[in-house]
Amino acid sequence: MQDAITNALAIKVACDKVNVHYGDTHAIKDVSIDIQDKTVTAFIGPSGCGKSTFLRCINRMNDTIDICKVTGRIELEGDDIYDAGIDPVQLRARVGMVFQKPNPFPKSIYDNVAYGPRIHGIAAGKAELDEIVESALRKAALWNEVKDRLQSPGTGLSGGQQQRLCIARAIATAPEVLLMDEPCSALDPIATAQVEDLIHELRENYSVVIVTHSMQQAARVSQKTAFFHLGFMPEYDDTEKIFSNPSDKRTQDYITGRFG
Ligand SMILES: Nc1ncnc2c1ncn2[C@@H]1O[C@H](COP(=O)(O)OP(=O)(O)OP(=O)(O)O)[C@@H](O)[C@H]1O
Repeated sequence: MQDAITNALAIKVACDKVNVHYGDTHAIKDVSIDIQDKTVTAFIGPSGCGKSTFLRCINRMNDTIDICKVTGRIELEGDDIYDAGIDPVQLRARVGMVFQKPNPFPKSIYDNVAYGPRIHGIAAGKAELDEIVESALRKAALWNEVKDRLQSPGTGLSGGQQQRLCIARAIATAPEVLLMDEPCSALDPIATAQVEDLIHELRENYSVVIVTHSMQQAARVSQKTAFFHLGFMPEYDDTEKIFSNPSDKRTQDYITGRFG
């Protein structure tokens, strides 16, 4: 028991009774989940069950959708992220996001990564900004491939490189949480393996939450898995348990391919 307490990882994001409506569509129904620090958490479930919607609640990306209404409570390290005093732009520096399709800005590789640190005033000067850019590109396992062409357009890179550039851009502001919405769905198997390796490494410093349609990917990269179904979250447990001995029949049916 003592060991379990000592080894327990801190809760990074605490979500309590979250509900999301898009107009009349009730997309998330009473979802409560404690997301751990230094852990990769996978969100799985059939298409349209609310995985992306819930992910976007964690950095208030749904704020940009007029008809979307979020209720309940989401705390990042104890701070209520929907509090009126929280600036969503500042929040997104703490909770970074990587999208399904690589979306580098039409700027140089350097400027893509420097973008966040610049708008948040993170670097004191050019030398510090150079260091941040290099460090983020190294962490994203892209530095060696781009170090001699930092001024070339980010859009000129291959799909896999662009996605790693987007990961570098997301981690350049030193976020605490990294949200990834199907980050490998546009990538070939080699680029997918590179991004998965990277996710393993990122876990040392961040809480990573990944939406994936691939159960193999969830099993490979995550330690915790949340199963979503029709807006509910019937099960959340250790990934090993979810894939070997799920408690809920709906999870069992999904992982054995009976639906989804
Ligand atoms: N911008 C939006 N406007 C209106 N309804 C939306 C919007 N985004 C999602 N929805 C609805 O909310 C529900 C959940 O969608 P969401 O995209 O979160 O599911 P998902 O599990 O991520 O699906 P997929 O695996 O197909 O990406 C669906 O009924 C969807 O139609």
